[in-house]
Amino acid sequence: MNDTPLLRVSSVSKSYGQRIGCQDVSFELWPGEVLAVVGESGSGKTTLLNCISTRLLPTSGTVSYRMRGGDWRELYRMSEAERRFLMRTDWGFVHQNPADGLRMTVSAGANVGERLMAVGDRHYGNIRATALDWLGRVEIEADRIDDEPRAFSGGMRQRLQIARNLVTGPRLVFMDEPTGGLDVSVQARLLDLLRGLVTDLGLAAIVVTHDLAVARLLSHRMMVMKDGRVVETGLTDRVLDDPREAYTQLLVSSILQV
Ligand SMILES: Nc1ncnc2c1ncn2[C@@H]1O[C@H](COP(=O)(O)OP(=O)(O)OP(=O)(O)O)[C@@H](O)[C@H]1O
Repeated sequence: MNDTPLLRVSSVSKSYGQRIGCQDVSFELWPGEVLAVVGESGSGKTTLLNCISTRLLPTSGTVSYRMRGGDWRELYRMSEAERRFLMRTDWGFVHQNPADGLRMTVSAGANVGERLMAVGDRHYGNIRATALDWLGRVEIEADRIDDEPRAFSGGMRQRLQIARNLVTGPRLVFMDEPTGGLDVSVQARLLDLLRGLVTDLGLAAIVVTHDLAVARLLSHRMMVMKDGRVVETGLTDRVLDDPREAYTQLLVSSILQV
């Protein structure tokens, strides 16, 4: 199975009236592969991520996904119910702001546990034990299980959001600036944790970031966007160490000078 892609994006474009969000983007994502989408503000990263994750209908192009059974489905030809089921069972979405991905007024344990219930787990003891295990994996103390995330620090909230997303064993996770908005030291720890989990679970992921250090640490492959288009794509180390396009060279050198 691993010699077949998981996701196929073909000529995806999205415009907002006259304004281009992203244009003619095509790529394949393989099982276990982490792809970083980088570029400066306004280059179309979020638009692309939203088009692929079915949050935003593309103006043109197709996105196909290989289901667990092995059959390929075009995402925008599925019914809304099928898409929602896929998002709940097979996908995760880690938002930059944890409040967008968590329920802030239910306990940490329930935030993780309700995802298990959504995929059919009904045994309270199992759900609690699994939630506890996942809190441990994201380095949240067991005695915080009944606390609400609004009582957590930003880093803890982000770790809880990650646990909530990964507990159901998704095959594909979308992440939008997963370490944005956190202190640098908190970012480093979170990145380390995320990298360990992604590797252990063999997850495929698409990570949007403007931070090349995040791309370097997390991704195998990188796609550089400018004005809605992909200007360069390749293995992350190659793109960062030996950028071919003038724009990527500028991006890499301007970051290094900071
Ligand atoms: N809802 C919208 N309506 C109109 N134009 C939009 C909308 N969302 C995005 N755009 C435009 O689409 C282009 C791409 O924006 P997008 O948010 O995808 O970029 P980005 O690379 O994710 O930027 P950032 O890193 O700042 O989030 C920009 O020109 C932006 O102004």
